[in-house]
Amino acid sequence: MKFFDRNAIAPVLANGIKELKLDLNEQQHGQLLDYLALLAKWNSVYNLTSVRDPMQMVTHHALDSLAAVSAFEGAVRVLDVGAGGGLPGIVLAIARPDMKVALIDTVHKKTAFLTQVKAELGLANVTVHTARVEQLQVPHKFDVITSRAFADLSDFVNWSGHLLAEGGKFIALKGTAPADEQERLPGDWKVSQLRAIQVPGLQAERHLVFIEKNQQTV
Ligand SMILES: C[S@@+](CC[C@H](N)C(=O)[O-])C[C@H]1O[C@@H](n2cnc3c(N)ncnc32)[C@H](O)[C@@H]1O
Repeated sequence: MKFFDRNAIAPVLANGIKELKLDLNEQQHGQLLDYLALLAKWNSVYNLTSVRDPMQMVTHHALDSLAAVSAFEGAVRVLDVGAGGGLPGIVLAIARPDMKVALIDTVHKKTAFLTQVKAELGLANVTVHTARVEQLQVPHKFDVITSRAFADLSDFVNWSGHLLAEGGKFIALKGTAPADEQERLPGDWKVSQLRAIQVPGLQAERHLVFIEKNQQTV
């Protein structure tokens, strides 16, 4: 599909949401469609994602991020590191309006897009930062720091560990979770859970890697 056809995309998105057993209302369905429409529109000029087909954006981006929502149960403050075009951060913010979601990326054209999405969709729970995560300082730390397609697990933890609240965790969304990446984690961190997830419309399994403080070293 070359252009964003809302009538064709809406039922595919709705079926995926049903398959994931997520309870999203009409407004949230509309916001997800509005987001995908903006992503498809801006992508033609700003090159925000290599996925060009709007229908593929439903599975590879929206449903892929929605499949992770249940992992954020109980989180109040979440940071999406290297958010790019807003994945998973914008999708999480739409699905969980009770959660405060901060998104950070170094590239200004990407954060300009995210700021536009926040304004057009009225996402009061979203904040956007243009910076390297290593340099970010915030008054309140995060319960969960997440990323998708961002970096090696050890770099992810080393660069953003200063932003995690006491007792918080990292959740990395990955295609695979290579053992060598897990082994390279700094000694005071461990993979506390590796969860395989199935995304509607995608053949390959995806993984959620949960990383928490290694209690033995505290
Ligand atoms: C491969 S993209 C992934 C984007 C998005 N998470 C997704 O899944 O589509 C990685 C993003 O990380 C950003 N990035 C790289 N190093 C960063 C850093 N040190 N701090 C913040 N963002 C960074 C890049 O600008 C890029 O947008």
